[in-house]
Amino acid sequence: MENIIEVKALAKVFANQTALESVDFCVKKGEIFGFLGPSGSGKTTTIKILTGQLNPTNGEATVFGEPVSNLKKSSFRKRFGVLTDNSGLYGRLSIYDNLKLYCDLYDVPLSKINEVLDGVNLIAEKSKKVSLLSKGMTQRVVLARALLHEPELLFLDEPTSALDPVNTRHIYEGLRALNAKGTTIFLSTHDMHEAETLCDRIAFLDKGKIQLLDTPKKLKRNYSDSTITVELINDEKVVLPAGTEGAEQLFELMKDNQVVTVHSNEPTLGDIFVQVTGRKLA
Ligand SMILES: Nc1ncnc2c1ncn2[C@@H]1O[C@H](COP(=O)(O)OP(=O)(O)OP(=O)(O)O)[C@@H](O)[C@H]1O
Repeated sequence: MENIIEVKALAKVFANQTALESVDFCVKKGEIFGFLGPSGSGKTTTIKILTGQLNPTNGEATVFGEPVSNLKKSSFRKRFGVLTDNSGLYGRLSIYDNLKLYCDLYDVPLSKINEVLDGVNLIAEKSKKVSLLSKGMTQRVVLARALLHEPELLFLDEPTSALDPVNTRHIYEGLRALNAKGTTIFLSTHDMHEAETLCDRIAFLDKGKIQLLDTPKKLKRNYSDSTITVELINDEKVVLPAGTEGAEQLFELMKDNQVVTVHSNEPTLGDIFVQVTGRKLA
């Protein structure tokens, strides 16, 4: 599958702070790629480099096969969208008028505005001034703006951090629909559940490097201890080992009608992160 982003030995050092030491990864066209890391691990810095807002200190990064330094050219501007915490909205204008400005800039028909507002559950609020919106609503407007021109590649920096569960679910549905239409999504988050729900592959960023990169399924399989937990009719829970010994014990329990449920003991992505990096995600 074609790579839409390629990053090799990427480094970023601020005056007295190494944000990225040596980062390597590729994002395949069409996937939702999760970029997981604790606060301060360099997720936003990576997005800024990949969108041409910040120059790397060392290493290479290409997007659409072009060095990231070329992304400032207007021919690339329409091909990607970015959602960061820096909203860039006009507080004195309404939601609708903010999006209208963006439509003019990106040659998007105005009819698209209602479609994206519907997708982020904001149709009823479209005449409200942006300065009067809550943080979560503002976040949804910024997402709507990023979706307006249906970019080939969308960068999302913690897109649901200020949202309640209902709106979060709404956003997930919107992102899945956009991805199904062909948009590749680069999603930075420290929410493991979000990563697991949405992402085809996940990279763990810590200490300036990618510590692990794989599909959620393979990560869990590789870090599973293969034990199972059996819940018994007397409410007791027993953990059985993998292999013949566990199978024999389970057989005996089942023969005596003692078993209520059987669960494989898969680690969560959070457990794996702690195992690999020695610290928690959030
Ligand atoms: N302009 C800057 N000048 C100096 N240091 C910076 C600058 N931008 C980021 N840093 C530092 O680089 C490191 C990585 O920051 P970054 O914002 O990329 O992390 P993050 O993973 O996005 O964190 P969070 O999840 O909290 O948003 C941090 O230690 C931060 O303090």
